[in-house]
Amino acid sequence: MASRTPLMAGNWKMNLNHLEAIAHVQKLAFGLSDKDFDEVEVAVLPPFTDLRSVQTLVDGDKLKIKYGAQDISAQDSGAYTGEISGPMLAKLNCTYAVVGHSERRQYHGENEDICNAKVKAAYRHGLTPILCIGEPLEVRKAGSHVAHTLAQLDGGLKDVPADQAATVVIAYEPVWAIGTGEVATPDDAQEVCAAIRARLAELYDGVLAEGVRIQYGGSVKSGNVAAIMAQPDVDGALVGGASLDADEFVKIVRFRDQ
Ligand SMILES: O=C(CO)COP(=O)(O)O
Repeated sequence: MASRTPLMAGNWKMNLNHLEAIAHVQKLAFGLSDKDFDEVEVAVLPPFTDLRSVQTLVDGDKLKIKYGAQDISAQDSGAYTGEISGPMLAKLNCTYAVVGHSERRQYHGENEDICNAKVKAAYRHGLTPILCIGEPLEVRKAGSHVAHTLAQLDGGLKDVPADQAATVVIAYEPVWAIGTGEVATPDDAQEVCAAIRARLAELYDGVLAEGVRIQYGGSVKSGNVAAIMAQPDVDGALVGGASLDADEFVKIVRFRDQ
């Protein structure tokens, strides 16, 4: 099996202004050691308005924390009021761009075509997409969660060539587990993450699939992260609420100690 470096990413959502962002990243930098970064990749995903401040801090102090945006425009420039483009994010040295978070699918009408265009926009500008997929509660109750999630995977990666898809990060986030305190069981997470990896092998090939990191997201905390990370096809966590507490996020990064 390929060895995949776990990716622990904090999705701050619409929290922390740029001053709070600076304080928060400083706390993370203080709490994390070189050893942590040898074993785990750590990223923060702040609001757009924080990215310049985070960049300045990371560059100035040569921090090993990576950062990225919570969304990216499908367009590269032009009359798209309110949008933020891939070139803008690349200029800020972002590593990641989240695509298709369930909150954007739910509140901003993002469908498979939009997510697919955003994945391609990220790759056009050297950003790594974190493609979020996962089923709502009614789909889980109907037992169609795997099919639903794989359809989102297919849609997001449509016509994305293998050399790009090899670097994608997939975040399996069951909508019913986001912000609810109701975490999927480790077996639930493993079932869908394994199915995602199997589909990647079908869409591309087995070697590519073994190399792709698949995160779980949904009410991850220091108290449940170890059991989730123990699953063979879970390679990290996309953490919302718990990432806003620096001490808690450091503990999540140190999942092996929990
Ligand atoms: O949506 C999430 C991360 O993208 C998960 O959020 P919570 O960790 O707050 O449930």
